[in-house]
Amino acid sequence: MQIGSEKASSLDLLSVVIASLSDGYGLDSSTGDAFVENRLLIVILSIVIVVLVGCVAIFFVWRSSGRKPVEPPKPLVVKTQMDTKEDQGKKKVTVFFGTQTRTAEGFAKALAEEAKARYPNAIFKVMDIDEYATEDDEYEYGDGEPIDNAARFYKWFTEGKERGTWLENLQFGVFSLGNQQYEHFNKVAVVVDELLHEQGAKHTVQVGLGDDDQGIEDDFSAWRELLWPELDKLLQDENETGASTPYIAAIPEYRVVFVKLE
Ligand SMILES: Cc1cc2nc3c(=O)[nH]c(=O)nc-3n(C[C@H](O)[C@H](O)[C@H](O)COP(=O)(O)O)c2cc1C
Repeated sequence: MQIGSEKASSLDLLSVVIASLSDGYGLDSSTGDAFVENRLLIVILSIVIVVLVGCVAIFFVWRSSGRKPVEPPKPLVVKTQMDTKEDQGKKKVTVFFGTQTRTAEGFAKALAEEAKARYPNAIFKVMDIDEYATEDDEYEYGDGEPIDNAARFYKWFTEGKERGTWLENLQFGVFSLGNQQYEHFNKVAVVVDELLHEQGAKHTVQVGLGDDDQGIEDDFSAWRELLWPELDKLLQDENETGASTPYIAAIPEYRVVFVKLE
């Protein structure tokens, strides 16, 4: 048996993790009608957590409201699914991630797993941010720019100034995976975080700026400690007390390889 060590590469550019809670798990217009039809039947609470490599982590929370949700602009399309009977009335969380070398994906999954244990009555989903866009354009990944799988979301989101404050019912938090060796440290996530706020969304937790040059796992842990008390307010049932959940490493440090001896 050989024991080796493996650490996820930290050299990639952009990761986005967004977690959202909504009946359609998204914001696209194709699900708009269903969303409106169901809004009276369910509690609309959405949380988006975005991890942008080189920048930020963000989360959004849709608040219950009597107002009709603003129909989001095209061409954003989210692969969606309708609520099952059991899901109706439950709060739903989707964690979106963007990544080049999968660090952000690991963070997103670890976050979702821990959240599931803390909030058993909510529904969690992890999603690649690229599934949020449908355009086929290709984008360059360079210093201060988003990675490929977040570029379409970033372009769509940053070019949508005409939307106004359409995210009023959303609360959000962002954690970014960056590296201070780069001139534009965590830039993409900072921009997204600001734009979310500009477009009406409200911070549930401050943006987290992870630094791959120091200890990004520690940065993520510290950000999560800020996140949980806020999520407790949103997701915990009144009769629930704070859950103590086991620590789940976002980056696997070791792997075991079995070697067949000749
Ligand atoms: C080509 C390249 C460009 C990068 N550009 C930036 C940048 O502009 N700002 C920043 O803070 N980090 C930058 N980074 C660092 C990554 O964001 C960081 O390593 C991150 O942890 C990678 O996450 P991932 O494994 O999920 O892709 C860059 C990394 C690479 C390889």
